[in-house]
Amino acid sequence: MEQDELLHQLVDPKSPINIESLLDTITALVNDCKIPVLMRMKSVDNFISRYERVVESVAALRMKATDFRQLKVIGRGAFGEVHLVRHTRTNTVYAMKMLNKDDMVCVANFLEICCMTIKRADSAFFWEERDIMAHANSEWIVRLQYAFQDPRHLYMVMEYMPGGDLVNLMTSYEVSEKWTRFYTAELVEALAALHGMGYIHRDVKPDNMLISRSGHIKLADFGTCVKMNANGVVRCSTAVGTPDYISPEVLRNQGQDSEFGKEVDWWSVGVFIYEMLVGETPFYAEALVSTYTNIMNHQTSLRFPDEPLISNQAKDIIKKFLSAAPERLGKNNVDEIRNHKFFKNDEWTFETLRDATPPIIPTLRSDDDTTHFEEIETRDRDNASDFQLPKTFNGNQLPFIGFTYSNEYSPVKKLLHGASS
Ligand SMILES: CN(C)[C@H]1CCc2nc(NC(=O)c3cccc([C@H]4CCCN4C(=O)Nc4cccc(C#N)c4)c3)sc2C1
Repeated sequence: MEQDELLHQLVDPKSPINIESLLDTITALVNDCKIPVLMRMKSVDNFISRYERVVESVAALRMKATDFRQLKVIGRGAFGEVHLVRHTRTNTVYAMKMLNKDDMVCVANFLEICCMTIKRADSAFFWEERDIMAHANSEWIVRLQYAFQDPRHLYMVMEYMPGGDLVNLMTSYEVSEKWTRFYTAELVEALAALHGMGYIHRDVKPDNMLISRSGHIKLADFGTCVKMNANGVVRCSTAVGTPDYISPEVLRNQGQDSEFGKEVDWWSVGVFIYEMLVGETPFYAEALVSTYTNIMNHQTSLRFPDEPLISNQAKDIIKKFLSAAPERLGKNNVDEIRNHKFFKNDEWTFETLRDATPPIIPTLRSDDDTTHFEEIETRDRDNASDFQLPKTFNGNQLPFIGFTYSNEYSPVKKLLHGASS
C-alpha cells in the first residue's frame, strides 16, 4: 500500500515531491554546486562528475525555451517580459512570461542585507501567480499551460489573449455606460472568483484585464496577489499596487503592519468605472504625493466633471466603491454589488453574462495577430556577459524548486500513472 501512496504523491501536481519538483531539485543542486571554488571539495567534485551529465540529459528531455519560437514582445514588467510564442511541437500560440532569476535573487538578498525580514509574499511573488493560474480553472482567470525554468529565467506559458488589455481599448474607443456596465460586471465576477480562491489581487487596473478572442475579459498578472488568512484578512507592510488605484487603508498603513481584506480590490473597481466613464482616474494629480493626498481625502477630493454626462446610478456606485473600507460596497458580500441598480439592463444578468455578446469582438487575421498590443522595443538585456557565476554556494536556484508545472500529463506521469492504476 505505502508503495502506491508514494506513486500517487509522485504524479500529483500539487504534491511537493511530484516528479517535476524532484527533477527541479537535482537540477538546482547541480547548478548551485557547479562552482569551481566548491568543486575543490572532493564530495562536491564527485557529486558533480556523477550527476552533471544526468542533469544535462534530463534537461534535454524536459520543456525548454527553445521548444517555442519567439514571435513578438507583447508586454514588459519590472522583472521580465511577455512574448507571443508558437510551440513548435503543437504549432499552438501562447503568451510566454519570462522572469529574470537574478532580479528576484538580488532583491531578496538586498532586502535581507537591509535586515528587512523577507516575508514569503515579498520575495516569492511568482508562486502566487503560478499557483493561481495553474489551479484556478476559471474562465475569468488566464490559464497557465506550462511553467518551466532554466538557470537564468522562470517561464510561464499562458493562453494568449489577442484582444489586448482594457487600457488599449480605452485609448482606442469612447467607452459608453453600456460598455462600462459589461466590463465592470465581468471584472466583478473575476474578482469574486479570485477572492473565492482565498487571494486578494491588490493591483486591479485596466492593464491587468485582458480581452480573449471571444471578447470576454480575464484577469492577468497576479504578481501582487496575496493569500488571505483564516479570517479573510492580510497582514502585510509593503504597499503594492499602482498609485492611482491604491485604496486609502493600504496607503495609510504603509510601512507598519496593517490588516486589510478583499475590499481593497472593490475600491479599485470604483476607480476603474470612473476612469472608463470620465477618461481619467478620479485622484490623478501631476505629483505622486498629491495623488496620495487626494486618495486620503477622497470624501472631499472625489469630483464628477460636467462633461461627459454621467448617470446617477453610475455616480452612486462609484461613490459606494470609493468610500472608507467599513462601509464600502462589497464589504459584506458580492451580491450587494450585483444587485446595485448600475447593473440593471435588458440584455444580460450576472448569470447569463458569459453568453452575452461583448461590446468588442477582436477582429483577428491569424492566430498570432498582435494588432491589439502596443509596439514594444526589444531590449537585448539578456546578453550572457552580465551573468557572472556566484563566488560560492548561495543556493540561488533553491527558491525555484517546484516551480515547474505541466497542465497535461507529461510522459513521465503517464508512465507512473499506468504503473499505479
Ligand atoms: C514585490 N516585488 C518584488 C514584486 C512585486 C510583483 C512583481 N510583478 C512583476 N511582474 C513582472 O515583472 C512582469 C513581467 C512581464 C509582464 C508583466 C505584466 C505587466 C505587463 C504585461 N504583463 C503580463 O503579465 N501580461 C500577460 C499575462 C498573461 C497573458 C498575457 C497575454 N496575452 C499577457 C509583469 S515583477 C514583481 C516584483
